[in-house]
Amino acid sequence: MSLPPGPRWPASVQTVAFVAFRGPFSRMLVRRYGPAYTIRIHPGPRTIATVSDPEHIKQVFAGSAAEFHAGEGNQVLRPVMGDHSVLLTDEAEHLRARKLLMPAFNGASLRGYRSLVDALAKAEVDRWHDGERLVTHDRMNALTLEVILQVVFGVTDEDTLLALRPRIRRMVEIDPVMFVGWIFPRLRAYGPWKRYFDNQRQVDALMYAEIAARREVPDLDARTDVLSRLLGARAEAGVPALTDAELRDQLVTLLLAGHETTASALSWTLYELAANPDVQAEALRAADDGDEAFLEACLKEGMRRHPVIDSVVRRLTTPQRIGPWEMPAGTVVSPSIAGVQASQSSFAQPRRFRPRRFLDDEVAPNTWIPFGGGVRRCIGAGFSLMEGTAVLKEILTRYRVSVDGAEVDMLRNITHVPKHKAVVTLHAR
Ligand code: HEM
Repeated sequence: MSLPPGPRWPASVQTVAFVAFRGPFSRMLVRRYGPAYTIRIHPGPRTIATVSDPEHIKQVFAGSAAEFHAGEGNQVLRPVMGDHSVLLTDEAEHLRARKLLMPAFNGASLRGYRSLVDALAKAEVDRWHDGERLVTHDRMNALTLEVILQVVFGVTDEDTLLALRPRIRRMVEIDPVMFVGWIFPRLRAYGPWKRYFDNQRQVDALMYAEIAARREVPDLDARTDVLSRLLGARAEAGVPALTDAELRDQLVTLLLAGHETTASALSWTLYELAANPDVQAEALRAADDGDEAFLEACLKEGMRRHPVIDSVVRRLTTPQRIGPWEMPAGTVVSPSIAGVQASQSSFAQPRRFRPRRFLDDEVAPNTWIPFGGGVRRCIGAGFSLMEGTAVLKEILTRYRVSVDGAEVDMLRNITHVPKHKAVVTLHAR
């Protein structure tokens, strides 16, 4: 058995470095050991082998769902997303959840959501004005939360939305201190951890009330939101319908997975357009001409330059040969999104913001992987690209943007966000 090289420090020291100083720790590991390295972190301790070579990433994504467990690797999300979450389950349970969820995110469904996204984007941009310093990340967070709430729940009474909005926002506000409470359950009886999990219980109560109310509506089959679709999904091809507890876990998963991620991708993209006036000029023309392929390429390049999620994980249930290594069962192998997307061998001039690379067929397989890959690839990938393109189009047909200060990447809970909220100045067109 063999693994990529890594530090020999005690697992407790590596855990602190990983939780509290993830960015600098990862950069130090790449400098010292190269693009593939191994660390050991608690609980467990688990052995995590990071890989960044497209060939090694391909091997991981092509691996069988029974031998490469993503759900087991994502366990840190369990206290919030729940035991049944599609992100946390494996094999038969995962397959069933995924089968039931997928129709809500296929091409036809996405086209159905577009007018809702357009209307919400317009309502948001209607509130902006010429010369405004736009705190992009705050505005994108508000917009993407509204979009995902309405896509997931559909038309529901305003009181439910009013109660859910601040509580869902609270759920995704997780700093490193809060994260420790996810890992060590005993802390949840105290202080900020208790308040966090009290808030979560309130979200759960609202969800169960909404599920119960929706079961009773007479026009369930005519509704196109995710909750109604899931309730309406009859046991087909031996796939039993979801219970209330399963529904709660999938809904929370979608709300959390689909909100901050898209907001961060959009914020970075708008910031990069502001910082690259030549590319912005092309994007403004594309918005005017309805050239959505270029706007989508901008979003893809934004996600490449600034990956929202820096890596994905698979826990090996059997020994696996990956690249030159014979990894033992139990190893968590982690394709590095940040690593491969910043690599010179994958992308010419990787630090440049150049959306055209996505239109000129320059992007090789397994090098652009912001949504992960294989049987666990993000369910909402198409949705977030559709949403992001619609939002960019609404903004750029009405405003040009210029930068308002420097911006850097920061890890906030599980997602990477622009540290200074990607502030830009708006100029009416
Ligand atoms: C820019 C936006 C987004 C990014 C960067 C992103 C990224 C990711 C990544 C990296 C994974 C893990 C994939 C893997 O393990 O190979 C994932 C999984 C997932 N995402 Fe997203 N995501 C985004 C938006 C969304 C949206 C809008 C939704 C739903 C509305 C969503 C729902 C999910 C779900 C349910 C999974 C679990 C899939 C499974 O395990 O089978 N995501 N996402």
